[in-house]
This record gives sequence, structure tokens and C-alpha cells, in this order.
Amino acid sequence: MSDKTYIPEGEQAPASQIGATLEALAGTIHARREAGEGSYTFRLLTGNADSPLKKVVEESNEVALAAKDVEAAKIMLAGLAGHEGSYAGMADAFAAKADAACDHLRYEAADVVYHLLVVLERYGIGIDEFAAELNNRMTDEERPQGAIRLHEEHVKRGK
Ligand SMILES: N=c1c2ncn([C@@H]3O[C@H](COP(=O)(O)OP(=O)(O)OP(=O)(O)O)[C@@H](O)[C@H]3O)c2ncn1[C@@H]1O[C@H](COP(=O)(O)O)[C@@H](O)[C@H]1O
Repeated sequence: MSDKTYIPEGEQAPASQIGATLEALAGTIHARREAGEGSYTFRLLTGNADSPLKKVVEESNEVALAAKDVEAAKIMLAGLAGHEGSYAGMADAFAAKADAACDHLRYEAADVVYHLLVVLERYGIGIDEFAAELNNRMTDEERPQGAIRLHEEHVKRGK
């Protein structure tokens, strides 16, 4: 746990699926600091600083394009509304396109998260400290019990 963060006294840290997944991935990425040139993650962590940053930008762009593909398929589907009987084949095809585009969106989103975690690791920001950043933005009603927080002096409030 980073010394910039804390869990309020008397609260238990929560357990969750996405938490376990992100923690395992962040742990793997951290361990790759010692892996050597054969590891893609090692190369991103130790090579040219621009490489992982470019990947975050590139993969974020892929997320946007994938989402636009979902939108396009949905627009085509909506255009057929009320005429599905006459264009049943087309409606099925656009529905399948939208579904495949959602799969692609999820895939690219995972690429963004992986590369983002690599960037955070490169600059020594652990997964808990990142979680604390998100937790600090939540209202007391939204935030899970025991969620880790940032100490006040590390809270940034934007420019
Ligand atoms: N989660 C990932 C992960 N996600 C994406 N990538 C890599 O990121 C790169 C993305 O490159 P590309 O731009 O070619 O993207 P693409 O996905 O092929 O296609 P597009 O995004 O262009 O559509 C590929 O080389 C992927 O293998 C990842 N590489 C590693 N991991 C995790 O990190 C661990 C350690 O990896 P290594 O260091 O390579 O052993 C792995 O076991 C995984 O758990």
C-alpha cells in the first residue's frame, strides 16, 4: 500500500471480481520488471518512454473506432424499425455486426487497460494508489466500505 493512501479505521477492504483481475494483472506487470527482453511488458517498462504512451493513445483510438462501429450498426438497425419483416436478413446481419463490434470494443478496452497499467507501473503508481484516485472522486454513498483513499495532500482537483 502506497504511503499516499489509507483505509479508514474500522473498515474492511472489499473483495471483487474486477479487483482480483486488475490486481493479478498489475502483479504480473510489476514482476515483468525482471523478465528480460523476451517479455513485451519488460520492453514497455524499460525501453523508450514514448512506447507505452503511444500504445495507450493508439489503443484508446481503437476503443473509439470500435464504439463507432457499434453505433453505425445500431443506426442501420434502427433504420429498419417497422420493416423487419421485409428485411429480416438485413436486420439479423446488422444485429450480428453490432454484437461483433461490442466484442471488438471489449477487446480494445482490455488493450487500453493493460497498457495503462504498464504506464502506471513504469512511473511507480501501484494499483491500490490508482484505486484510491477513483475512490476519492466518489460520494460516500457510492464508495465501497473500506475502499482505499488518498491522503488529503495528494488529492488533485484538476487545473
Ligand atoms: N494483458 C496483456 C496484453 N494485452 C495486450 N497485450 C499486447 O499488446 C500488444 C498490442 O499490440 P497491437 O497494437 O498489435 O494490438 P492487437 O491487439 O494485436 O491489435 P489491435 O489493437 O491493433 O487491433 C500485443 O502484442 C498484445 O500481445 C498484452 N500483453 C501482455 N498482457 C499480459 O501481460 C502478461 C505478460 O506479458 P509478457 O510480458 O509479454 O510476457 C501476459 O501474460 C498477459 O497477462
